Amino acid sequence: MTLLARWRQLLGIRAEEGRTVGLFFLHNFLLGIGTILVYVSANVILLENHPERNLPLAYLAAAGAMIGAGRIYSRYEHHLGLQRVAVRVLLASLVLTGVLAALVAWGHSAATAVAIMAGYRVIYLLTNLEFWGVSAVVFDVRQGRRLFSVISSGDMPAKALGAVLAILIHHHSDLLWLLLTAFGAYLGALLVLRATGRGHAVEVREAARAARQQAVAPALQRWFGSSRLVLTMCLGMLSIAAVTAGIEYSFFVNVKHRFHDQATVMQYVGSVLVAAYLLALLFKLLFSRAATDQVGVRRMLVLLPGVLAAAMLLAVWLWYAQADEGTRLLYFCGVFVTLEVLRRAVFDPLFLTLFQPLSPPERLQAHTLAKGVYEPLGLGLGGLLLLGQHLRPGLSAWAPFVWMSLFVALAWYCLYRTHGHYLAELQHALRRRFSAGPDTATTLRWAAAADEGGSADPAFDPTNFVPAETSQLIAALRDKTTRPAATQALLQGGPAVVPALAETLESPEADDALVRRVALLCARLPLSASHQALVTLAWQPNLFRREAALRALRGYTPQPSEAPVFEALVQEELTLARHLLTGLTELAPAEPLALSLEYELMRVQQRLFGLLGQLYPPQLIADAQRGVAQAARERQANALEILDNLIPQPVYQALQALLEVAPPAARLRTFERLLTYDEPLAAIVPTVVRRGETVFTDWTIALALGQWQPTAALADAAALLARLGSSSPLVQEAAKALTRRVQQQEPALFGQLLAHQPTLETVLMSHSAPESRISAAERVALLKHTALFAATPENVLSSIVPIMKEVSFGAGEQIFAKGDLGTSLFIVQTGEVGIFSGAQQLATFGPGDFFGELALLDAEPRSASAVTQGPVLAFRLDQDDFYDVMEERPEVLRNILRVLCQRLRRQNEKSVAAG
Ligand SMILES: Nc1ncnc2c1ncn2[C@@H]1O[C@@H]2COP(=O)(O)O[C@H]2[C@H]1O
Repeated sequence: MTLLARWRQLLGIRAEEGRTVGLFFLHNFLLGIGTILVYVSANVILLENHPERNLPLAYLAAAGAMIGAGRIYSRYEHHLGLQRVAVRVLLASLVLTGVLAALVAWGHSAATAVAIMAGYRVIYLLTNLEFWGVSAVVFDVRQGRRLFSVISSGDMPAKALGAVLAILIHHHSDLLWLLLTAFGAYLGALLVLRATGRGHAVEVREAARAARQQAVAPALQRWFGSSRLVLTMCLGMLSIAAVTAGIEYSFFVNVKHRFHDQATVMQYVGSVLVAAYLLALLFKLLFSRAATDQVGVRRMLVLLPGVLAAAMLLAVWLWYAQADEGTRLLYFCGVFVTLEVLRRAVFDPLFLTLFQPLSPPERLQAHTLAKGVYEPLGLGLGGLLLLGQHLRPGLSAWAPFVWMSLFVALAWYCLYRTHGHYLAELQHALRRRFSAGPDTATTLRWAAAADEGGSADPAFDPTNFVPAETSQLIAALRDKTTRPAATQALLQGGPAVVPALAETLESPEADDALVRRVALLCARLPLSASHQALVTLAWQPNLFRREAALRALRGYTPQPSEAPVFEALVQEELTLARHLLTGLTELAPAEPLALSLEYELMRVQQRLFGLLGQLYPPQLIADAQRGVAQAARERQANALEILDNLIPQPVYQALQALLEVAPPAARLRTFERLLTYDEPLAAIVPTVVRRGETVFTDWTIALALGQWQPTAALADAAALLARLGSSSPLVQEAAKALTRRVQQQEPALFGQLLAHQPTLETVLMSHSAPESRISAAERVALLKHTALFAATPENVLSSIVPIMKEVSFGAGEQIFAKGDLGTSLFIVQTGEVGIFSGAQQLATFGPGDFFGELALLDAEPRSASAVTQGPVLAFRLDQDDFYDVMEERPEVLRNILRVLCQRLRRQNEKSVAAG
């Protein structure tokens, strides 16, 4: 690993982000140099001009000027677009610095000092808004959390440098030089901004969102917008700004009292600032990110008010103990440094992250509101109260601590509330505009099925329900003609049918499809017994059954008493994930088995979400699950952020490793940190073959069988026999091929296997007659090559194999005629089929093409005739089966639509060309 890569890893920067982060760091560094030099110049003049009175005045003037500048900024931000506003802000900073330089050259009166201080604050505000505005649209919430502390540390070395200059410079002629250097720094920042603009779209895109469920009261929306997050953050920042003014003032005034000589004052203040900025830099770079990850956003938010509250209590004690001047100065110095470090290293990056879930325009508005209105307002309030104190000289130096304590309490309350609002915003950002939620969808499907009931089969009259028929009713769920009536009858049975349903769920004989149906039925009977039956189902070692249980459990509220069951299952899933990842590291990335194991990992991930939905608020988990599946980076990031705030860190890290697009070895490292094993893990191929259909999909098992080298062990013979007897044609086929290979190439081994399992040979022979010309594996390959299923993984396609009906036609044979009734779709395996409307040939379809989809979709008569052009081998898919597939795999319907559009366009082009 190169030094640069190591450094990047330490700071949590990904390789592709390196350049952008570098540019932002440099930009902030230059801005930092500029602002600190202006700040030093302002302080030099202010501290020699009666700071006790002028500092509060400067705060008040600065607050007014900042609010004005903030308003102008937000107007332009709205009309000009971010990139142009950013450029203008830097140009304005250049002009303002020029004006300040003129003021310094002109004289050093108190008014000049106040004006310079206000000017500094305005420059600081504008550059801040510009910098964070640009970063807030370039980075998403997750990147923000990782990188904001790094990019924002750019101004820390700059500030430390400025503070060193403050120690060295006491002459006014030097101040002009400082301001000229600041001018140069702003110019540099402008150039860096242009470079950033070339690499990124620095613009704000409007994203449509539904109205908030919990918005700010209408009367307050004018002042804070509709988000409660913005409201509490703004008030929190106002309070902290007021306290900061109080502490900065107390610190400066105490220094001034202690050292009367101007040079010593500047040296002292300068040294404290250097220490504060260097500490903040170190803290930001090394601990900020780790602290947010470990401690969590909730606790980080109250850290600053918490520390300030402790400082207030210490002040009470010092006042009570009548501390001397030296101790007091030490105290103010300590509080000042701590506050600066915490504000810059913890609060500022966090503040930015918290606004990331807002839509981009709202985010910028909120930002301008917080920094350009409420923070200056806090400063102004602080200034006012300090001025009041100055006008009543009898008051103790500790007097400001009374109102500061009140502001600390307000900040605590607001920031404490902020975390809840932050989660609500994340959820709001993830919510679909017209989301009906998964449970409603399931319920609707079932309701539709139940509505169809009654007429399908007179044998099951739901009004005439007798409990003794329960087992028959359950059996009737298998057949699609009797299913609707049986469903309705079972639902009407209520508690009386639950024991029989539970028994079916536990029965090893019931097939997976029946278990799925019964599980969904249980979900529609909201009784504790049916809930219990589903929890027991989730606990079964068959993972397909667990998936069915978790899907059915989605509608139930998590029960604390069941948490240990689901927690144990989470651990089990993580163990399987680790095993799969270990297996993946042994395979080439594009190898079919590797791709298949990735699919198994995806199943683990989905089950984990299902389990988490039983442990934490189900709606939040469901939103997060939808969000992580989204292509949009911003939504994904919001979803991860929700999870990070909701679930325990180890589970979160494991889930993130599963979701990441990184080499298996990198993902495995996370799991190795989280889970430890006493024994080495078995190789993946034998594991897949041994655990078989209860854990893995048919496709994975068939691929593993293709690579497996059985040993003479009893377990291997049993596994082989079990796979030969599989109900899946694909697995059976692969097991047979393997057994034959062993029989022919390794007769000794075959003999040993036979000794363990004497029935092996009979099972092998019993399936020897080929039932169809095309093997299950070839069928999967055919499906994969059709436009319809190109995006569907083989693991899913293998479950379509059993519903594919092989059909063959002679040359010139009509498959169906225009106007026929029929609801099947055909996929050509070999040969060609012509589509005719009368004598006109509309199209010709060859291997991999499909036709007949129109009647399948709308159940109207065939729109054209299909006639073979030579011998044809094809597969027929019937409507009911195909609808099941479409329901589970949305991409199949999307692909049908895509192909239909292509056909329509081609037809239009032909019509235009013809006439
Ligand atoms: N213009 C066309 N271009 C391509 N295929 C067509 C066209 N018209 C009809 N078909 C196919 O022919 C099939 C006839 O039966 P369906 O109406 O079920 O579905 C139809 C389509 O699959």
